Amino acid sequence: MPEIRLERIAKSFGDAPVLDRVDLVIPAGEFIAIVGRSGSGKSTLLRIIAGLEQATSGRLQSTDRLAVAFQEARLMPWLKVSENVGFGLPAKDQARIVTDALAEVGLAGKANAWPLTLSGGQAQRVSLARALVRQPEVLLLDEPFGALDALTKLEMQNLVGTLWRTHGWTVVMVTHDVAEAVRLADRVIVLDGGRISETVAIPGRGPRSPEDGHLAPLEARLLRHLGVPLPAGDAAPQPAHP
Ligand SMILES: Nc1ncnc2c1ncn2[C@@H]1O[C@H](COP(=O)(O)OP(=O)(O)OP(=O)(O)O)[C@@H](O)[C@H]1O
Repeated sequence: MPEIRLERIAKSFGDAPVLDRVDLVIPAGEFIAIVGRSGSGKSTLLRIIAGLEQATSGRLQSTDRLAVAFQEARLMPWLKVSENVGFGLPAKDQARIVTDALAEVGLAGKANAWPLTLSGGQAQRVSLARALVRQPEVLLLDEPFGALDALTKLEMQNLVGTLWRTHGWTVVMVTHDVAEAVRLADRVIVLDGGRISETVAIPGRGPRSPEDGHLAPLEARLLRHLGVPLPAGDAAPQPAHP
């Protein structure tokens, strides 16, 4: 499986520079999260990796075998769930592949449902099943769980983390949510001013438990890099009373 390699990738829209000579190597199998303030160019970078956008200059090495999932599941409402997942697949084995994929994302009972009857979380599960059947090497996620409630979001993070481990994909995920980034990624990069301003390696492998005590300081470090003022709080533990 090839790595993804970006060398001095720059992108402008008209006169407005968005990315300024971004260098990034993503080894095969790595889960990388991209965070940054709104408008910092996260989606643009992901779209360049996906081949949906052309860099103004620089060199990109990527793969054709990639799947993309967005914040909205982008299902075709006139097709049933199974037809959305199987769309474009060769007829041979299609039914079995779709059934397996729906089972893997926890939607075994929804093959005949219409997209408009699904919850937001279920629609995102279909979106992941659609990626799954294409057997990608690379999965690109653009704020995939941004519109979900907190509990559904945790379930979906566990699902993505489990799928990543099972299938050995390379995953690149754009997110606003630093807690999500540190729960899932091997490495979190911060985009600022069109460049990678910080890279934070997260020890261990995702999906990590919210109970993992190592995560909070990493989240705080990322928030600081994003320029979010943090309250002083009771950072130091209080001495126990005798
Ligand atoms: N097709 C386009 N034409 C013109 N400008 C664009 C286009 N796409 C993005 N931009 C501009 O590029 C900048 C970066 O946008 P991008 O969507 O990559 O940022 P982002 O970090 O993903 O933002 P957000 O977190 O708000 O989604 C923004 O100023 C945006 O307005």
